[in-house]
Amino acid sequence: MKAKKLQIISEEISKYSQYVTQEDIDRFVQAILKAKRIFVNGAGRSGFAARAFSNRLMHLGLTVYFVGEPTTPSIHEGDLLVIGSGSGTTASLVSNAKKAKSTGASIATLTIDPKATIGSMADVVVVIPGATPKNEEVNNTNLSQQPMGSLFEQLSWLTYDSVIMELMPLLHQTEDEMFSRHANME
Ligand SMILES: O=C([C@H](O)CO)[C@H](O)[C@H](O)COP(=O)(O)O
Repeated sequence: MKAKKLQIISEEISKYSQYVTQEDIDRFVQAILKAKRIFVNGAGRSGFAARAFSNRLMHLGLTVYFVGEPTTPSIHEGDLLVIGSGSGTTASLVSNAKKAKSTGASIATLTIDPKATIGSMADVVVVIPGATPKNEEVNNTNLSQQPMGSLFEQLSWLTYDSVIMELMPLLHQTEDEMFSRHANME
């Protein structure tokens, strides 16, 4: 017998992934290629997906930092801040976006609501379908049977993975080269 709730989730992902546009992904890929260094930021579950993305960017040989780590330096002009935020309103992320903007760094965001604070400040917006109680504008409880921002958080993880697949040939990176950079102390 099929696991019914799991089936619901996989059908939602299959349906809503079609609304993520290649144009948004292409603009995001170009912003990454242009950046001197990449800073990745996200909170809670959106942050877990963003953290996984930062790991793959490191595998590609790019200079990448996850915001909040003690080894993360200051951001400057020429750098890119990537923010994953379903609501686009999470306070610490808004604050970091403002800081990045004030230094002349660029911002790319994955978000449900491009009109929310973070989306409005971003140079590149990848719109991800979803709903969240953290933002009344996109608190559409009919969209997904899953609680809170789960659909966004899952789709953002998969979108990040698709961006890595776009970047691999552009950076002439094979899986073997990427794996050679994988942590050897884990
Ligand atoms: O963990 C989260 C929460 O459980 C909602 O599903 C969110 O990812 C976290 O609160 C960050 O929120 P957003 O910035 O709106 O993605």
